[in-house]
Amino acid sequence: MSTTKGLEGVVATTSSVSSIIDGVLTYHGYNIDDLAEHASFEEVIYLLWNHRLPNKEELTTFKKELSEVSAVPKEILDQMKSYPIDKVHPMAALRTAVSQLALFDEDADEMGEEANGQKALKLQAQLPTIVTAFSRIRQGKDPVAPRTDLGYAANFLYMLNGEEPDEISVEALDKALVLHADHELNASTFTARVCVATLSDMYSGIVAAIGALKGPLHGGANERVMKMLSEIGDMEKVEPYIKDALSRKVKIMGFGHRVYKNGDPRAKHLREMSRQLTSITGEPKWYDMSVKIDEIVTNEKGLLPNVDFYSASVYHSLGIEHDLFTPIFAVSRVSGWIAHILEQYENNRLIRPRAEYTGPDRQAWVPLENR
Ligand SMILES: CC(=O)SCCNC(=O)CCNC(=O)[C@H](O)C(C)(C)COP(=O)(O)OP(=O)(O)OC[C@H]1O[C@@H](n2cnc3c(N)ncnc32)[C@H](O)[C@@H]1OP(=O)(O)O
Ligand SMILES: O=C([O-])CC(=O)C(=O)O
Repeated sequence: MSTTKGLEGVVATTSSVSSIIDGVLTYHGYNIDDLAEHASFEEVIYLLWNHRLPNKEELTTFKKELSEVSAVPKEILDQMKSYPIDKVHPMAALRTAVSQLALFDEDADEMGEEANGQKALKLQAQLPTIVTAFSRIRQGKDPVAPRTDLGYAANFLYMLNGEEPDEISVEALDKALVLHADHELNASTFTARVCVATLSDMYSGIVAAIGALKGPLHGGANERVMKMLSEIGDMEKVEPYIKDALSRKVKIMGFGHRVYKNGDPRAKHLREMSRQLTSITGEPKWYDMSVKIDEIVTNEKGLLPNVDFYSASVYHSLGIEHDLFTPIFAVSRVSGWIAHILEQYENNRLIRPRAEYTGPDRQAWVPLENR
């Protein structure tokens, strides 16, 4: 048996949801650059789930269907108030609350197309309600109920802040959601597929995926990028901080990628958004420092920024608390997880690879009293 550490380069499944070929990312054949420029997040969700773009009428219906199921059972919101609120990371809260959603869905284990379609809608619509409710509850505020007349991104910001967001913020968040929606067989998507390949339910797959996304080598990197930027504090300190970290072999969050070796095509969009938004907020230093870090890490290590790097200063500029960055990633990526889960169900086989055994051989049994 031969092994590949971290399954690098191993093709573990076929998929028509998204592709990374020669460094170009597409969602069902549509280039991410076109989608970032033209598509709304709801259009992208529809594309990922239905393998085609919606027409006007289909998009209107889809938005309505999403908004109709966006409220979260009151019991779950009440239980959130009993979480040890000042110690709990919002990703842990999200993981727990999504697991609880299954308890309040009598069709949680129903596997038919109709039932899975309903679960997909509920999960997509309710993750933002959970994330924003948790943020408000820990500030001692009441959760804000979703509005049916607002789009997905606008509703997120509305539920977060309790007031209608401005157009620039809505457009920026919408584009960030488009850019994060799917990414072939990344760690959290693979986790979701492994989970549901046992014919477990969609909620279980999403809970497993949230757990995988939370890690700092995956979605958790965006929060840590902002932590690094805050620690550095200003331009003069960038060079000594980064060079010292590199000399100690500390990983710089938001750089490097398992698949992209010539750059992540999503990063340039987020970089430009960071430039624009930090200038609007009057805090261009976050962009300037990010660019400087980018230059140093690229020159010193040949590593390029991934999707998590510039998204940090983008979300910061939108006034979002730093530990909500990864939950926002989940709010977007749940669309991709669901698309992959549905695809896995359609052509399922249990995912069960092998391990090359490296432990001791032929050990003689030693009775307890002799150990
Ligand atoms: C949405 C996403 O998940 S995007 C990724 C988000 N994660 C991050 O930004 C965390 C920082 N980056 C990393 O840890 C890695 O680049 C990963 C996890 C993304 C990819 O990991 P792998 O493909 O396993 O690369 P690996 O960790 O083996 O790195 C290869 C070499 O580059 C170095 N390296 C990789 N990333 C970085 C980094 N960000 N900073 C410094 N050095 C790095 C490694 O230390 C290693 O060096 P070595 O050969 O001297 O030991
Ligand atoms: O694909 C990966 O390994 C990580 C990534 O960029 C993503 O999930 O968006």
